[in-house]
Amino acid sequence: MRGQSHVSVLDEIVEGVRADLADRQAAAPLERLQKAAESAPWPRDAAAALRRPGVQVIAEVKRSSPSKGALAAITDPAALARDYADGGAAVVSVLTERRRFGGSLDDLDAVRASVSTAVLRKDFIVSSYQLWEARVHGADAVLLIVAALEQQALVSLVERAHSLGLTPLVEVHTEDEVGRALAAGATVVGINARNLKTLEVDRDTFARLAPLVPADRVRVAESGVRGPHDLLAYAGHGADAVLVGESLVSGGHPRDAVADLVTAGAHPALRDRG
Ligand SMILES: O=C(O)c1ccccc1NCC(=O)[C@H](O)[C@H](O)COP(=O)(O)O
Repeated sequence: MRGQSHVSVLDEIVEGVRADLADRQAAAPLERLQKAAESAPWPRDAAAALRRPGVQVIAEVKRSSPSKGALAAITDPAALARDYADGGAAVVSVLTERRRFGGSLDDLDAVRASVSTAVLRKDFIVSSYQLWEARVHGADAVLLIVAALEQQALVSLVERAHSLGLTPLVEVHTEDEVGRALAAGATVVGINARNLKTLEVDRDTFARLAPLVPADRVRVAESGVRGPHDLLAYAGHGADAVLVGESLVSGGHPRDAVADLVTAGAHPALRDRG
């Protein structure tokens, strides 16, 4: 309606993230994180893990979401992460956003301590402070959502992530955002089928946008993977990896569900792609 400002779900999430971030910054100054980072191990190469032949699986620890509400009572994120790793996941994604996803940095700590696979901090990152947190809490990769960031902020967060040894997974949902991600130097590009402003999932988004991402970049298909058939459909359009949350946490057999995806992604026709 004219004169009314429209606040999207993404805007609301980011507002809450900024408020929580201000509390953490007040409790722990950046210098303390920087000091702690000096003794933290150097991150694993998450991009290399995703570049392995076939279609790799990023398996997500996801308790709830704005689109679906409560998904699973994950009381032991470390055990879930071990199931994912045993099933063959290349990367374990941990949603650390508290208000809408029920996550925390404690989850990241628990997962980091339980698996040797690469770990992604999945959050709504708006400040380099969150990159230092990711580094100190053992993440190897971080999500940067283009729709949540001005271009200058995106560029500087990509650079800062690289300088900290973190692989930035740069998420897009539109043609324009692909251009912005590439201009910012993204080497791992996540194409999210979910529109974070309306929450609609359109799996055709990947087919439309993937050709705009050069083949030397890692192309990750995010959201809407219900099983191997969706992985294979994304693979048919050039996905190097899929990021899966809901179907893994709500299906009851996370290890088997990941293993089924990994088996599909390791099909010789996919492993032998150029
Ligand atoms: O999942 C949501 O409802 C959501 C809403 C607003 C912002 C982000 C949201 N999800 C983050 C993700 O992109 C997914 O957790 C991830 O791609 C896995 O998706 P799925 O397998 O469909 O759970």
